[in-house]
Amino acid sequence: MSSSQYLTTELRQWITAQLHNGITREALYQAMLSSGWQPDLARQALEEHPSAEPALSLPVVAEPVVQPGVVPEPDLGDQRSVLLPDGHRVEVLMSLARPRVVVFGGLLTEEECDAIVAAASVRLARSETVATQKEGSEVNAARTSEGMFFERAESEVVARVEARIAALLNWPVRNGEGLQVLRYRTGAEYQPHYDYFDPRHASSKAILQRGGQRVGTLVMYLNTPTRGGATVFPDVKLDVMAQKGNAVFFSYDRPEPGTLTLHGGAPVLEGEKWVATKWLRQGEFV
Ligand SMILES: O=C(O)CCC(=O)C(=O)O
Ligand SMILES: [Fe+2]
Repeated sequence: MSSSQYLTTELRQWITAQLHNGITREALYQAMLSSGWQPDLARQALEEHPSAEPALSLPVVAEPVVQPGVVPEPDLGDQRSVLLPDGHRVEVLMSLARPRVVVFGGLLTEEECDAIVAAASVRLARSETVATQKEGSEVNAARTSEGMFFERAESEVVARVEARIAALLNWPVRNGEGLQVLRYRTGAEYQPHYDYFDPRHASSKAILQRGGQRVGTLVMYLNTPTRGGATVFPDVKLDVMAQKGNAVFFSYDRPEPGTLTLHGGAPVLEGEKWVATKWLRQGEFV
């Protein structure tokens, strides 16, 4: 760019669009410098754009800051039975210390459940599990559901639910994997397993590079199966019944059975079961 730089309307619109798309001011400033902007002018241009509007009209919830060794956790300290993470009413139905398990009522509305099922149903494929002998994933008889993953913030409803989960569990949206949706037909199940990645497995190394360990899981029930399909915790003989809109949360501060977070989806005995799972990583999931 020449030394006689000035701010045109087009340039102003470009800056507005970048900020609107979530580019940070610092990143934008660096990009402007590397494409030849004079530092003073770049700074002046950014100062003229004081507020970056979010791309989606979501409630503005501050992103939590994560400390090492800390796991996702709802604010239950003052014994409230109703939480309002993003203005939506979430009931606290049960809280267990070891393993750390919290059951929520009404985390999702009926409409949110139905919208997620409708969007997922056209994209289902047989579920796989992390391969134990090779890299990647494989079909496994212990997991007879069908599933799919949404991208983070893929749609308005997905983004709204992710913002609610982040505020509820005090964990940044960016540390969450994309929502996974599973459908279990009658007879299908997910045998007991841990959600953390076994550091001894060959495939874990690459997985752990994308945001570190999983430290928490939220399983949201998108329908109510007629019979069966509870989320079970065999170590403590706890069964959480699948009820549309409700959710079970559990956390694990280390990738070890001592966390007592062995859990599974019991066989569906009658009807179908649909869940959406949000896994939370230690760091930013990329
Ligand atoms: O279906 C369930 O109840 C459990 C699902 C689960 O364990 C998972 O998605 O990791
Ligand atoms: Fe699981």
